[in-house]
Amino acid sequence: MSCAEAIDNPDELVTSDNPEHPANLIPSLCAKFWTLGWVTGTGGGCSIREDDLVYIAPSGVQKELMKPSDIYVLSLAAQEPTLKNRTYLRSPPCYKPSQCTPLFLAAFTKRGAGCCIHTHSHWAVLVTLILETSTPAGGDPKLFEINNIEQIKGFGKGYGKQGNLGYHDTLRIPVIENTAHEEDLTEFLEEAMDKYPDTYAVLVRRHGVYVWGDNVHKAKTQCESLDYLFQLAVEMKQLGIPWLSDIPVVNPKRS
Ligand SMILES: CSC[C@@H](O)[C@@H](O)C(=O)COP(=O)(O)O
Ligand SMILES: [Zn+2]
Repeated sequence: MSCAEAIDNPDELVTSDNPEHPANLIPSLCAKFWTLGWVTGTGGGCSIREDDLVYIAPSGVQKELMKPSDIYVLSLAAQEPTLKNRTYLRSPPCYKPSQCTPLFLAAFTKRGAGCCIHTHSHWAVLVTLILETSTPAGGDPKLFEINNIEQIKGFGKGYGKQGNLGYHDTLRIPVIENTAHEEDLTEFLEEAMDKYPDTYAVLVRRHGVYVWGDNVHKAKTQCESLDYLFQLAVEMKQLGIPWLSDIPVVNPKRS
């Protein structure tokens, strides 16, 4: 089915037997994320881009109970960048699109991402609170940094770069301040992307985190790795263990 045929019948854009179709995948992913505490109480969400088409959840709904027929679809090429009013190829009745839409679009347009996940994970929020309240002198409360932890290898090296970070690399995630309205975060998220072009995530103080990836698999596994690291970081802090450490690089010769 071509896009033009689907526009004659917009519901075709969200109708498929394929579980990997974005309109099926967003509800099934959000149901999994809900069990992790990432999208409870309507907060958080997920958006997927396939070529020019972007699939978006409605605003204010229980994200774990969404159906494919609840999903919005827009064409990236058809959006007017300077206008806040977006046009949709397909809109479900009785809803508004997610307030996270401009932030998801930033990941798609500025980083070519195929999927962007927003969580309200406690661990993400706690990391931003620890940075806010107890960053040591000389540290930066607007940057989460951790190294010498195996799970860091779950992240790509950066936009347009091949391969993943190594065990001894330092993972850096910028932190932006929360705003009263979600869409007002967009300019600060874009600023953080410009300042840290290799980052795949931006923390939002006292709110949560946005994580993206080239495709759904990468966005999901990077979000899982990050949540693991945030939880570890909170527990390390409780034990008085620093997030950054100097560990000698050991390269045992392979025989
Ligand atoms: C619990 S309300 C949370 C919202 O304000 C927002 O932060 C959020 O993550 C979800 O927005 P939504 O418009 O429902 O997709
Ligand atoms: Zn949110």
